[in-house]
Amino acid sequence: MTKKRVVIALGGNAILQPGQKGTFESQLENIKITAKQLVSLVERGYQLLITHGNGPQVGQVYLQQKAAEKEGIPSMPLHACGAFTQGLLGYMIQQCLFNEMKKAGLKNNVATVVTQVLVSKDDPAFKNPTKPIGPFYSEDHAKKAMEEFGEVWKEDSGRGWRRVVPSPEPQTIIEIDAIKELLSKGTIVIASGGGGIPVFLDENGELKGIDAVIDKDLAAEKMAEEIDADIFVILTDVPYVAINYKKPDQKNLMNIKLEEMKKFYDEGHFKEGSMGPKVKAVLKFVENKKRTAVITSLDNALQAAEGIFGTVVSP
Ligand SMILES: Nc1ncnc2c1ncn2[C@@H]1O[C@H](COP(=O)(O)OP(=O)(O)O)[C@@H](O)[C@H]1O
Ligand SMILES: NC(=O)OP(=O)(O)O
Repeated sequence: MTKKRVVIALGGNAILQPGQKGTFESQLENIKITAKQLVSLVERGYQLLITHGNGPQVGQVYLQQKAAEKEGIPSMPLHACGAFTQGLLGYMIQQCLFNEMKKAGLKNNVATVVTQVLVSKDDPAFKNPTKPIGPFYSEDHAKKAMEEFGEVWKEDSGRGWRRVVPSPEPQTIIEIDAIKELLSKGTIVIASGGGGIPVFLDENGELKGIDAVIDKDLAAEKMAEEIDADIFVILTDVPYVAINYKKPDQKNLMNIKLEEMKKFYDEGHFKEGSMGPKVKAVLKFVENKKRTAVITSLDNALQAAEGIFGTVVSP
């Protein structure tokens, strides 16, 4: 029997939650809980392609670079910080999956692929930063950083102020053939973490890193189409997508058809840099593949993959 393929996108904010300090241990604790859920999916016979966000982590690594510069240690560019977070989070997810699979009596077969994602150097996103990264700060802190360093900061969904960076459209997953090959061998693959390391083709046709943070939900959608996923699941820190979010008439969306979700998207219910790209990714997958996609919280992975919990969008 062929296994059902599911692409799971784990939110960076769900791993490093607002209000948490972001220690290695606290992030590992959050991943452990998720790993249990992911292993229950493997036990049910699902084949997994996992990806993860890196918004909080890449911002944290970037700040660490800036701090190290004061000690005379050269700082790494933002795209290299993205690569750091792919390695770090891939390691943490792999380790937690290994431990949980062992407990469940399953053979360990997990690999992280360092993934580059092609973007256009001329993408308008480079002139209009929207992707929040790093910790949440007060408005005063944000205003100071904007004046002192010329950074762009925005308020993020009522949770505080964050620095925003360009988030160009993912065009091609460079390592997609390797990812497909691993999946065909039955490996659980972690790929395109943090949306992938942003790269562009220079005038000589060579790949080069470019400073940006790609939206992992949009990159995940690309992979879901490429590997012909049966279902696409985005796990974040809220159980449902809502319309009139944080207003007195907020309404959670449960089972919803593509056309109705499209209407809410066009009406502007979902914020840029947070829920907006998730809904955009889901709409694209459902439209192009005529299959279901789900957005829900990390603790509902199993029911989400079965299409019975969360905001379930169907053709
Ligand atoms: N319409 C909406 N419905 C639900 N959540 C929303 C909505 N608009 C914005 N959000 C915010 O989006 C957040 C999830 O996006 P984000 O923090 O980018 O997730 P992640 O890092 O998990 O990918 C939620 O915690 C919530 O605060
Ligand atoms: N790269 C990215 O989309 O990260 P988040 O999911 O943390 O926003």
